Amino acid sequence: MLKIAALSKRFGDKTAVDRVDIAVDNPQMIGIIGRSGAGKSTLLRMVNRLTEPTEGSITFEGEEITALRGAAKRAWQARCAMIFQQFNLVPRMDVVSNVLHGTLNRRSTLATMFNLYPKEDIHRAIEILERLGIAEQAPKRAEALSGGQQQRVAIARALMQRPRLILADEPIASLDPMNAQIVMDSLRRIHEEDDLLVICNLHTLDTARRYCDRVIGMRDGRVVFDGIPEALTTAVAREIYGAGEDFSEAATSTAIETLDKPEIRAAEACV
Ligand SMILES: Nc1ncnc2c1ncn2[C@@H]1O[C@H](COP(=O)(O)OP(=O)(O)OP(=O)(O)O)[C@@H](O)[C@H]1O
Repeated sequence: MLKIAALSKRFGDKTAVDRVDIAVDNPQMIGIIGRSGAGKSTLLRMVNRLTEPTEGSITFEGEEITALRGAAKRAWQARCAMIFQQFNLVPRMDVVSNVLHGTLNRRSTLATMFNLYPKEDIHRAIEILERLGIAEQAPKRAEALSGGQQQRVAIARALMQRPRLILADEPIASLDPMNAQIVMDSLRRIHEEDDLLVICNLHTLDTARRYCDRVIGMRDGRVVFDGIPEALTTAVAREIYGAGEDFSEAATSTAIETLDKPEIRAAEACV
């Protein structure tokens, strides 16, 4: 369904993404890992057409994405929803209006100016918020919510676009372990229930292992690993992160795993 071929991006002399080839045949949940500066964000931004590739091609269900212009490009950006580390919500606007922003691409300028939304869109927004467990937050301003709740609002806004794929750029990097788990659980559930392709940039190995069907490791703009999580040995991780013999997975951990430990759950129950 998605085919990335010989895709490169150069910023001046810096090659951020270097001849990347990735083929996705069915809606998987894919994690892209690698150290800071490996090219993960640039790769996702090219798929969404937020960044123009220097060379190469991206096709989705046979359509050449890099060739899209104007309205066709905007339509692609709606089908290919993006979730960011910093949520990118309108802080002073209420939650439900933030979610309805996901329909902007298909509404007239006048309707947008006057905040006029069809009733069925409002119902759908509430249903999506219910699905993500935050419907009771609907009337609140986005800025009044916790980070984890705000990220779920961003996911709701993405779903409002009726996307064909979801790209998430470090969606849990600003969250504490418990909220990180809630957000990753939501993305996994959406992937399974809606049969959606989800590609997620992640800083940490343990999250990729736990949630993804396939892991892509990037280093210096290149893909150095592409396989199932079980094939991600410590030696492979060392190659991806460019670490020496003293490499420790704990250094790349979000501590999500520790939340499953009974003593931690018990401690949380007492809070
Ligand atoms: N707009 C830009 N102008 C110049 N250089 C850039 C630009 N965007 C990214 N780069 C460079 O390209 C390289 C890859 O950056 P990118 O943000 O894609 O990496 P990353 O793996 O997502 O890292 P991080 O996790 O820190 O975001 C880095 O060296 C970065 O400095």
